[in-house]
Amino acid sequence: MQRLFAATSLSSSSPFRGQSRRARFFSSLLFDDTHLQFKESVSQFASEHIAPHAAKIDHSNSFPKEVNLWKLMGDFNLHGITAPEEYGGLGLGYLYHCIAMEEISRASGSVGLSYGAHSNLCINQLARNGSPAQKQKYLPKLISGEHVGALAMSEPNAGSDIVSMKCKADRVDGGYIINGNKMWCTNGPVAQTLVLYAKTDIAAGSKGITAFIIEKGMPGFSTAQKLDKLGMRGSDTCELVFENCFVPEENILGQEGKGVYVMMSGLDLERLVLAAGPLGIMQACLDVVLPYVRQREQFGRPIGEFQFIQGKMADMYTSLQSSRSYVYSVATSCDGGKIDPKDCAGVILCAAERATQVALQAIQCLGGNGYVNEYTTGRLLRDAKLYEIGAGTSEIRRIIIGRELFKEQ
Ligand SMILES: CC(C)(COP(=O)(O)OP(=O)(O)OC[C@H]1O[C@@H](n2cnc3c(N)ncnc32)[C@H](O)[C@@H]1OP(=O)(O)O)[C@@H](O)C(=O)NCCC(=O)NCCSC(=O)C1=CCCCC1
Repeated sequence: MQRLFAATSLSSSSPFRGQSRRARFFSSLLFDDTHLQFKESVSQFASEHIAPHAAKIDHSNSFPKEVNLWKLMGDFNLHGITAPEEYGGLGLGYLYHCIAMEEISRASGSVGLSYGAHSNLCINQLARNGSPAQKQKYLPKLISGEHVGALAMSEPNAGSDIVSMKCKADRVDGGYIINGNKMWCTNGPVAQTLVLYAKTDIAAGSKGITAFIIEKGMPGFSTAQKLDKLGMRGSDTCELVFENCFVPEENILGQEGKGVYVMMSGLDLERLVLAAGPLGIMQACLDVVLPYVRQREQFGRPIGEFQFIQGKMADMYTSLQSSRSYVYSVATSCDGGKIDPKDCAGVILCAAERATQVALQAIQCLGGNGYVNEYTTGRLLRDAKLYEIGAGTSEIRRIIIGRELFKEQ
């Protein structure tokens, strides 16, 4: 299989010929040829290997059994886009990671979300905060797709108020004993490697949080029943249970008591990359609507000739393009070292709310057909809604933005 290029083989002046209509649609933004080439490669991969399974993933609420999508994506170099090359990554930036996230989510929102949890919430956190020994031990298998990664952060009673988490890590000889429950864990049922946040000192509040690396099979760690979600079906979500689970001290990620910084800074970049998910969903809406309105006739004309439909098409397009501009400009700033929590919250707030509206407009353009499951618009709406809740609700994102604006002079 063709693989994505590594950082060392990139040339900003590489000519990009045979640019497809898909790429041209995207190139009205300020991307160079290398970005477009990368996007085109991921787009082709996703059309060939992910999109054909998307409806079945939704209907069956599971990833296909006949093909290992994790391994396929790993073989194509999609998992470690920002991870160093020495661990099997591509050594590229968040802009590339967002491009990949958009294209995968365009093919299937569910695969996009699971991919985001694996590559962004687990691999990127390990790559940024792990010791060389931890990176050597965990990253190659995660990047190849042999292992699946997840984030264990939210709890039944600590979602938006994440600092109030109760999962406890008590110091013992050679490590820690973990007790508590984690909730809403994307990839939880299938993950071999998880980034966990727990309190090593409950009384210390945020300064008592420590990050750990958990492995499937550690005695005392188990997963509870898979959740039956409205959308993002097939992207497995479950509760995690820790009952006297021993974790060796070499599995601390960062330093004891400093986990809140790992967590909060991780959330910034998590929100950025996940914001590309709703971009893919908006593009998928246009992918359905545009051919439909050209072909569907009423009153003797294609419905796309009617101004009410053209108005919806224009609103969908401008929602997508304005969200894209915001996401990719913030990704460029982050790659340049300027990570602003307000804009990381802003991009996902903007893209997620627009994606839900765009999916509703797509259903309206298709009329009765938009309301039946034979067409993808219902799935796109159900998938889009997740992004107004996961990775911080819209309300929390507004709080972060408002708080930061208030602080700024
Ligand atoms: C921001 C927030 C709403 C409120 O924070 P508080 O006021 O409690 O905490 P506060 O006093 O702001 O801060 C604590 C320490 O932390 C530092 N810090 C803050 N931001 C940052 C930052 N950006 N970078 C570094 N450090 C930071 C802060 O300075 C403080 O340290 P200090 O005590 O002063 O030494 C926070 O609770 C939050 O964000 N919730 C949403 C969680 C949430 O988003 N889950 C989502 C889980 S994942 C998920 O849902 C998924 C869904 C779909 C699939 C993928 C995953």
